[in-house]
Amino acid sequence: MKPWDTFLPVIARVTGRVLVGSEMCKNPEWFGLTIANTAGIMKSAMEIRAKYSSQWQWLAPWTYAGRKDLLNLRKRATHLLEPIYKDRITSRQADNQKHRDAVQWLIDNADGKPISPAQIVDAELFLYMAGIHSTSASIVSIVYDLIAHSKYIPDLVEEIKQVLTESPNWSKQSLAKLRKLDSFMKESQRLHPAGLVTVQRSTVVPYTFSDGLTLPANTFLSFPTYEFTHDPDTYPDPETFDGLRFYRMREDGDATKFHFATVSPDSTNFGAGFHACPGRFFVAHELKIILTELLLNYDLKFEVGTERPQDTFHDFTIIASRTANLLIREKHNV
Ligand code: HEM
Repeated sequence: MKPWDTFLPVIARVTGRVLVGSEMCKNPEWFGLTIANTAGIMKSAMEIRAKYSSQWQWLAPWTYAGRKDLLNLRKRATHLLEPIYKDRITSRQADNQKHRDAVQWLIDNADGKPISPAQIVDAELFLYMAGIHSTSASIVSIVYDLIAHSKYIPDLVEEIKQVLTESPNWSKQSLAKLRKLDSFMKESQRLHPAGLVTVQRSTVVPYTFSDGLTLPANTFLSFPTYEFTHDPDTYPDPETFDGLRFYRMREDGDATKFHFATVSPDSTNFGAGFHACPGRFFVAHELKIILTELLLNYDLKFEVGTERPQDTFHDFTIIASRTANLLIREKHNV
């Protein structure tokens, strides 16, 4: 299988379970549109930057050749979501019977003001854009690392079986007990993150840091996350993949820190401060659920004669290989 082609639709569906509910998330046209929307936005942004100099970019909404594609996509997505929206507005369920998905949260949080299906679709597509390619890139890298460092697999499977024996259905509490898997995921993200920098900000007024450094207004800045996560003072032997690095840090130090979803000055792959990724706790659960299925039920390896594919770099973005081929087979006698 090609992992990117396999995991992107899986992640779109699993993420959609929380964003649009159990029926709509499985609709192939819907989740196809959510994937195409992100791809279309990236393509349009690149083409507009290439074709228009910065002082003429304001013309793009009227003259850019691809301007209708995304509008048509949003119209179609609104058409698909409308029946769910109408049902939610008319059924007025009691709080304990309400659907637990973002469509419902958007309706409920509109503070009594009318919110249209098109506005819900815009908010949904934004969340899909923030969530599905980033999560797919993470799982692809983690799977490459599981195969490249397969010595960890027996320990991870043992941990999963142990937790499932105590509580056979996954819950937030039982997923939190998968500490070795959490550590493995974080180590994979440390060495194969989505970008070299995060926390991209700009100053609107002059700002002075606690050490006296002052930035004038209109300064763009970002954190060198890749450097933070390769600092040997924080992460000894930083170039070596150590799947249980964060597990030991939690055992030996503070058990409440060093989780996959933790953000700290040494761990900024999910950003920092007020705007740190709000989806990171969800991602931790989502990845664990998918990875436990994979680890318990499938054997994976690289195609004969190949090894862990290298990441490629584009500006500040790091891209896990989308062309590598993996061999997968169902496990027997689990
Ligand atoms: C492994 C997957 C993901 C990675 C690596 C990731 C990473 C990030 C990063 C680096 C930021 C910028 C933080 C900052 O500037 O301080 C961010 C912001 C954001 N992320 Fe994620 N993200 C992931 C998944 C998700 C998911 C699944 C969702 C929602 C479904 C989501 C929703 C958002 C939103 C809404 C923001 C903007 C927050 C704000 O500006 O206040 N992300 N993410």
